[in-house]
Amino acid sequence: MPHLSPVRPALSWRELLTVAREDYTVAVLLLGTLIAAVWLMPFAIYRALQGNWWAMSNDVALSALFVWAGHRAWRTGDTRLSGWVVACATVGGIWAIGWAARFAALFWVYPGVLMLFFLVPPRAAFVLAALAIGGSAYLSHADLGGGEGLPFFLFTALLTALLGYMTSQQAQHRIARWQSLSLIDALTGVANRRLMEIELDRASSGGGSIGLLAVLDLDHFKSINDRFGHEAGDLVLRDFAATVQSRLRRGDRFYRLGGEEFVLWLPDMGRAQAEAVLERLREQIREHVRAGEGEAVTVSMGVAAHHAGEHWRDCLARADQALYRAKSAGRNRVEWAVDDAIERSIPLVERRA
Ligand SMILES: Nc1nc2c(ncn2[C@@H]2O[C@H](COP(=O)(O)OP(=O)(O)OP(=O)(O)O)[C@@H](O)[C@H]2O)c(=O)[nH]1
Repeated sequence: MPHLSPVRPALSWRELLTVAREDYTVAVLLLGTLIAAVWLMPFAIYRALQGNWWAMSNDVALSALFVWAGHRAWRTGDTRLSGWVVACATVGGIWAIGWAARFAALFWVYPGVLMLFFLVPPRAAFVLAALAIGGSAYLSHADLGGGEGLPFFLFTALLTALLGYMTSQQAQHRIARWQSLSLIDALTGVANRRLMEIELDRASSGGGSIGLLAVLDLDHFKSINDRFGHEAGDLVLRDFAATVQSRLRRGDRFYRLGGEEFVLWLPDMGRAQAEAVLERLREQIREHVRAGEGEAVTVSMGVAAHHAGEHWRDCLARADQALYRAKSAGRNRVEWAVDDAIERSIPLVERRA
């Protein structure tokens, strides 16, 4: 199930509806808010007028949780916590229905069980559904219409849960497949330009510095293709990508922009450390990546530190200019963006503070 990033500004109503069309967790959280507004809250008032304070408190508590979760998802874009809160509240609501032992209210079990599969991962949803159904059946078995009612209720509710499980499992599978087809480079297995744009847009939306961006470009790659063939060139690209990826820290990101051009994003590395890391990486590529009959492959890099408030594309353009200088200066080297070179001795973390 896709979850929105926890770091992005609140959406307008129009944007929220567009996201809800693409992300079913958002859609169900909005639906939960709507149910709270048009059904649960009016019922809470009705219960209060009847003097049924327990049912009123239950409806008010459920409404408050649904509205809080919907509002939080809208404000922060994080649907994970909201999804879990609404799923647990739904299980509690289904138990409360069983406890209140009102036969007609048991019809709520079916949409409640289905909702769980839109809110949390399929297996967790199935466990929650089984707990909800078991609990409400146990609490209300005396009101389920004698010997037939209980097995009928259990069977139909569990069948609903099974259908929910099958549907969400397949949806997840398709989403994962679609994401890997559209966001991962098929040749090298690293993230592609589109994923880079999504991640850098998201990271820079807060306005602060996102760290360092390095553009990596293999040297004389055309000549590798020309002399050893396109397939040998492909193999070099794969080896190069694997070599870089195996040396990244957690949190570092590596993307293929296209051709033999890649981008490395180092979000939290001090400048001095980055210099040492990139130099070592350049050296390791020369030592480990081979073309044709053992010819060493080299890489040139241009690096720029992202400044708070700067668009990441401008930072990438500065890194690209630095790469151009690295190529002009003979290749197989790391060059820093001109304005960064002045500040190179100051650790990035210090400048951010
Ligand atoms: N094998 C292979 N080659 C590719 C792929 N994508 C782009 N290329 C080739 O990469 C080559 C890039 O050549 P240039 O842009 O001239 O760069 P270069 O030869 O590395 O020269 P410098 O960057 O200046 O060192 C072109 O010949 C493209 O056809 C790919 O997926 N596989």
